[in-house]
Formats: sequence, structure tokens, C-alpha cells
Amino acid sequence: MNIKQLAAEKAVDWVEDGMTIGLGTGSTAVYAIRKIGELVQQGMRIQAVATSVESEKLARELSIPILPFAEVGMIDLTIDGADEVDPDLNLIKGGGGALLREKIVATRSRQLMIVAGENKVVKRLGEFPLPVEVVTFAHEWTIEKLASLGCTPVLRKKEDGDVFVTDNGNYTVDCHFKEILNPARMHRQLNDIAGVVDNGLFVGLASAAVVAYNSGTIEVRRAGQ
Ligand SMILES: O=C(CO)[C@H](O)[C@H](O)COP(=O)(O)O
Repeated sequence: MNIKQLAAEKAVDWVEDGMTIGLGTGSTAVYAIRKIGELVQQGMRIQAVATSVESEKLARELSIPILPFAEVGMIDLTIDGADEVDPDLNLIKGGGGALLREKIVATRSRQLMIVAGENKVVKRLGEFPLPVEVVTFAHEWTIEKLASLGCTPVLRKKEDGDVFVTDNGNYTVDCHFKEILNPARMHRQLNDIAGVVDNGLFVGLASAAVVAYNSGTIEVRRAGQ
């Protein structure tokens, strides 16, 4: 079993009968969705919301009931991946292009549990290029503003060379900072730019991280510990 699967399946231990679950996006979160699908097959009563079109499609294939947003009060538990996790459980997310929906779901969740291999754990955020979702209108100007914050911004493209468009019809700009000294301040500065919809810094949102190591051990880190 690879470390993504190890972490993701461990996190599903926290899923209980009757819960509303937030389904994350990405290659690690997929393992959690598949495991949750098995629980549903076994008769556990779970309802879910998804953080991307892709995750919703997989959930439906696995017969996981997807709730309309209007019918959801609080989400009990969201299980999602991350691109970087720092010692305070601040995160960079959005490598898979779903940061906005992931953040909306995270902020509606009693618990956000991050699942990650040890390679995602860092001392300081920023080595991974920070994804920023921007509206398409005058995105060239928004990119100039992003550069003024000290990063090298790169408009995300697909392998075929076309610009990557998010599930929300926006663009993603990957901002190469190398290091982000103050994630909370950077989060505010980025979202203050007109044209920015949101950015991939998740500050103070994660309640726990399940980290799997190549040795096969699993560590559960809790926020504030
Ligand atoms: O934030 C995300 C998608 O927007 C993903 O959770 C993040 O990119 C990690 O992906 P993976 O598990 O494939 O490494």
C-alpha cells in the first residue's frame, strides 16, 4: 500500500454512521472516497458533499449519496489532501485545481482532516507554488499585481497548452514564492487584490493531519499541539 492510501484510509476511521462528509479532491483524497464508498456498500448511512466535479463523479459511481448544498447544515468531517502542511497545520492547497470549492467546504466543516504522505510535510510553506484562483477578466493585470507581492506568477496551462479552467470557470495562477514567512498576512494580501477569487493558503482551518511515512507508520497531528 502506498503512503497516500495509508493516510487516506486511516482517516476514514473517523467516519461514523449518520455523518455528513466533505469529500476532498486529488490523488490522495481519492483513496478516502473509495474507502467511504465501501462503508456505504456495507450499509453505513453517510451523506456527502464534494469539492470538485471529479470527486462528485467518483462518489456517485460508488453510490455515495450527494446532498444539495441547501440541505446541508454543518459538515461533520471533511477529508482532503494538501500540497504542503506546516507545523501549525497551515496548508498550501490547490495543486489539483479545486482550492475554492475545497475552502468553501472546509469552512463549513466541524473538522477538516488532512491526509498526506510524509513528502507533504514542510517546516515553512512556499516551496510548492501557491495556487491562486483569478477571474478571467483582465487576468493579465491581476497577474501583475500578484508579482508585486514578491512571487513569480505562472498562469496554469494543461498538457495540451490550453489554459486550465477551474470548475468555477476561473483561471489558476501558480505563484512561486520559495517561502511564505507569514501565511495569514499573505492570505489577506492576496485576497485584497481585485480579480483574485481566493488563494490556496488554508490558515487555521485544519483540525488534524494524518501523515503516512514510507516506513509504514502513521502519525496523527492535531491542531494546537
Ligand atoms: O488541493 C488539492 C486539489 O485542489 C489537493 O488536495 C492537493 O493538490 C493534493 O493532491 P494530491 O493528493 O494529488 O497530491
